[in-house]
Amino acid sequence: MLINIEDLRQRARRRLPKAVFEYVESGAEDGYTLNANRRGFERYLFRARSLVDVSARDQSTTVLGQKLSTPLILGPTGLAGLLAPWGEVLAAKAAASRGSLFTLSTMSICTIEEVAAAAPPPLWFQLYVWKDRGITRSLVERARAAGYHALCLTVDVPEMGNRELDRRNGFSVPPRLTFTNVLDIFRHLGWVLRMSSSPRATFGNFIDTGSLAKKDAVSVAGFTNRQFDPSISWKDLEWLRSIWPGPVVLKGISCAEDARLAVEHGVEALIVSNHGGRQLDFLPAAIDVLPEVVDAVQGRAEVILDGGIRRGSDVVKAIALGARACMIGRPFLYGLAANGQAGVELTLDILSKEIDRTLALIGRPRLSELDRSALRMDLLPSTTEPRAPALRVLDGAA
Ligand SMILES: Cc1cc2nc3c(=O)[nH]c(=O)nc-3n(C[C@H](O)[C@H](O)[C@H](O)COP(=O)(O)O)c2cc1C
Ligand SMILES: CC(C)CC(=O)C(=O)O
Repeated sequence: MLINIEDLRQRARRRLPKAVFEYVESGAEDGYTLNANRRGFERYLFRARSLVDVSARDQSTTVLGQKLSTPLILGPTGLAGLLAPWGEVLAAKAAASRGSLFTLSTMSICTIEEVAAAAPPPLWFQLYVWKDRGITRSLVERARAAGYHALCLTVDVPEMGNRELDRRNGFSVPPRLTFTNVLDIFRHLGWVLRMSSSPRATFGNFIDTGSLAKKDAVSVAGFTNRQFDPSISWKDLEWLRSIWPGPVVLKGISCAEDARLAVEHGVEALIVSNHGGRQLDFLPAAIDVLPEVVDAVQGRAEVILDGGIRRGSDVVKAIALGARACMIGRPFLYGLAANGQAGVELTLDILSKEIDRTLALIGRPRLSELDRSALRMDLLPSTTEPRAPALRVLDGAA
């Protein structure tokens, strides 16, 4: 039975080859931040009010002026098209069907144009800045021409995080059959058959740019470290503005100083995120950074929380702490691997039903009624201990 996000995770785990599942699941190094993202939500308990009329509930909101039926955004996830053929297209359609919003990663299997042609708006495009600024400019121009609403610049990957499981698995793009994975691949022939209808098994946006070797498989870290520009800094925002007329969102803000700089540079929204624990290990839980960022921003930009959402109650807590909406990564990837578009729709349905129920049970029927008084933070110790290294998370221990 698929009734919560963990059920979808287990289904995804069974359906995917080990290396693909572990690419999705793992975090950087010791998995402190990966675990903290989940454990962080445990620090915030509810203050529920009783005898409130909660018969009419409403979790709709707006993000950058666009109406969403639920405060959930599908975050950018590279290589989602390895989990299901046309994965990014399916996820974008699922988001539209549930009144959510899809963000296409620069590093997707499906291209900017394929997703825009198949899925109704609103869509955001996530940008990694290439050393070759000609390629970067062309990505931005393609997103603009295809009608994407916002540009989401990810700022926490000057260098790929140290994902040891990907290294041990020899995870490559396109995936390769090797001596060590051959048995596992044969155990997942269903995936092999499904993927045979995929448009390709590599980064769709780069097949014609010359940056992707035509026949060789590349490691994700090797390829991105060669191509991403580690010199990008605040002054590049001006350049981006000159080629992108729409709203700019910064993804990967993890302290008040950067939040203030983002506002001073006029960004319309920022995403408190540690990249789902995949980049710098020993960053705090995203939810623990949120109050500091919300206080620094003082309403001058919209603040979105990303990382560790697995329950609707997590979303309610984030909104009570000042987030406008939440981004999810792995939860919708589990749904995608479990059952394609319907699986992503189920992810959104599960979370939005949980949000709805939580709003009823705490006596705050509308998102606009949430503030910090809906939470208690005084009943638990103020630190989150790492409960287990990244591998234990994979074994379902956390
Ligand atoms: C498989 C995978 C691929 C990702 N690829 C990208 C990416 O291309 N660009 C990006 O900005 N973030 C990427 N992220 C990070 C997500 O956008 C998001 O920050 C993170 O997954 C949130 O944590 P959660 O998985 O606990 O929801 C990726 C995450 C995963 C799990
Ligand atoms: C393909 C990767 C560069 C996508 C990414 O950002 C990630 O795996 O976290």
